[in-house]
Amino acid sequence: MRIFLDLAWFFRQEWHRYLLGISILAAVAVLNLIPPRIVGGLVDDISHQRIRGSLLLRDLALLLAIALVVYALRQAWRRMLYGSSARLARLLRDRLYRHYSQLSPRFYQQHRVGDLMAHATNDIQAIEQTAGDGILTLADSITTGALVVGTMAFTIDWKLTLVVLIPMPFMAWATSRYGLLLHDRFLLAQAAFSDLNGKVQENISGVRVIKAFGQEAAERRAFAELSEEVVARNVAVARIDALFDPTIQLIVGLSYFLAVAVGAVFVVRGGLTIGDLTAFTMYLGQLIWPMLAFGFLINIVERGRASYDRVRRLLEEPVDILDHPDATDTPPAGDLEVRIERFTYPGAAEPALSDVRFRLPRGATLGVVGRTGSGKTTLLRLLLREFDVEAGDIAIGGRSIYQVTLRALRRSIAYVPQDHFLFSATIAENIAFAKPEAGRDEIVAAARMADVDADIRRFPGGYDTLVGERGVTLSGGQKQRISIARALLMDAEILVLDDALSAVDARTEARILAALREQRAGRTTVIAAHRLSAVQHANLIVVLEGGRIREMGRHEDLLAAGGWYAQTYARQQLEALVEEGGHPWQA
Ligand SMILES: Nc1ncnc2c1ncn2[C@@H]1O[C@H](COP(=O)(O)OP(=O)(O)OP(=O)(O)O)[C@@H](O)[C@H]1O
Repeated sequence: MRIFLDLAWFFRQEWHRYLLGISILAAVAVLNLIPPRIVGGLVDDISHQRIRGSLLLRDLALLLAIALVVYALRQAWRRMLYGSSARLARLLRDRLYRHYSQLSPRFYQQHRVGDLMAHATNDIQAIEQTAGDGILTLADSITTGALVVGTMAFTIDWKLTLVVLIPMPFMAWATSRYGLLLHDRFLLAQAAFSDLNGKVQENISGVRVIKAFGQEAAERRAFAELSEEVVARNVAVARIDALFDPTIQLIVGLSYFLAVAVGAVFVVRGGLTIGDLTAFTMYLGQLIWPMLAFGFLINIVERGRASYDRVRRLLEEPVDILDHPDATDTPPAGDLEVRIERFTYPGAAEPALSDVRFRLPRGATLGVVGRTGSGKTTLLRLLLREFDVEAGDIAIGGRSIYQVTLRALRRSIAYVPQDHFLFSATIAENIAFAKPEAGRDEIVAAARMADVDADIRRFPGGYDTLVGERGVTLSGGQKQRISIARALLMDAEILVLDDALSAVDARTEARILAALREQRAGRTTVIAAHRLSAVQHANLIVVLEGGRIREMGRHEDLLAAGGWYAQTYARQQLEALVEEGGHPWQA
């Protein structure tokens, strides 16, 4: 029951609703004590043949009135209790989502997306159930249970009450035990179903690869195995389900049997009237739900506690990329100065960057090149403060990026990541993602600069065409250029392109770069690339290898130096020429 203490902060917040809900619940329990008494009296009147029309009518009217009042009150407490628990779910969901949005890539690297989704859905649902059904069953078991047992013992017969109560603890035990088994098996069945779903989804998405490699038969076999597993797991659920009802009915039946058998003896001996026995069996009927509920309560509480612990652990996960207490909120501008002594990814043995130092004047273009895995993306991620350096600093306009709020820093930088991402929205909405108030003219201008305007106009809906799962399928190059347009629309102090031109051909790349040079004069651009042609006009080119600067300078200097840059440039030029149908010796 610790979960109720854990949730005390919420119950305090909503105390008036809970108090009212539980009071109404108790009032219903009290009202429900009246009908068995009326029916018992009527039975005695009939058996003694002293029934009178007017009295019968009065009693029936009273029964009807009670039924109507109970009907209205039951609705009222449901609204109170379930309304509050739904509010708790919304509150926790919002908190969790806000926390998710503050956590850094370090956190996402350590958790699976599926698990994080499950915490935000299943766990919150279990907590909601604790605050709704849990409180309801607790209050109901206690109030109805105590009132009914008290009425049976004090107004009818305490010995008979003790006798019929004997099987009740078994019922609570059976409910709790079967409930737990059912829940565990249900989770396994759900997991098997979700594996099956995942398989179907993956196979439909990857159908071209499956066919191309002739793996249809193997995939069909794998699917059949998963499908069999789903059936087996569901049969396991059904087996427990099949045991549950008969067991409960057996125990309830036993209780009724004891009531009637022992009660009949009491009636014959004259200690009890038939009317009393009738009322007694009706009370017994009212006792079944609280006993069942008590069993359910144990499971609800168990699940709620486990879920609340998981959600709390997530909410306590520290936000590691934080604003410095004295950070200023003005977006930084000016020369970019990088002085990274060392940066190591969480959990990695070797530093990803060491001794990376350079200075780039405001308005200049920086090229970052190097073999795959040399640290290009890492350098850009440090600039964006996705991670913080271990030792060293990065400054813009003489101000350390750690002395600026994250909001201000991100307003200064427009970023086109390597793994671009488009939302399920229209093309215009995707481009205007960071500036929703942008007019159509601005959106079109950004798309022109990214050389994607003509492509967009060819789609049936133009800029209003939907992209993503429900929309058109875009080529890799189109997606890339829409991502570039999105960053360009921000018109930021620093534009960062992480291998953002890899999926476009050399001519398109040249057009986009020329447009950038013209439109972004006076503002800084950082381009990480594999194709050296993307950086050859840069004012400074940094060549990384194993996280260290291997060469640095302008294109001409690096060519003259005859190192990795010069060799790679010569090779790429040759490849480009061959691709275009020329001959290497014409180069
Ligand atoms: N999140 C991470 N956690 C641990 N190590 C990482 C992480 N991301 C990258 N690394 C490692 O850091 C090194 C530098 O990676 P980075 O992505 O910066 O290289 P890159 O030059 O951008 O490569 P590419 O050209 O293939 O994009 C690599 O050895 C990589 O394996």
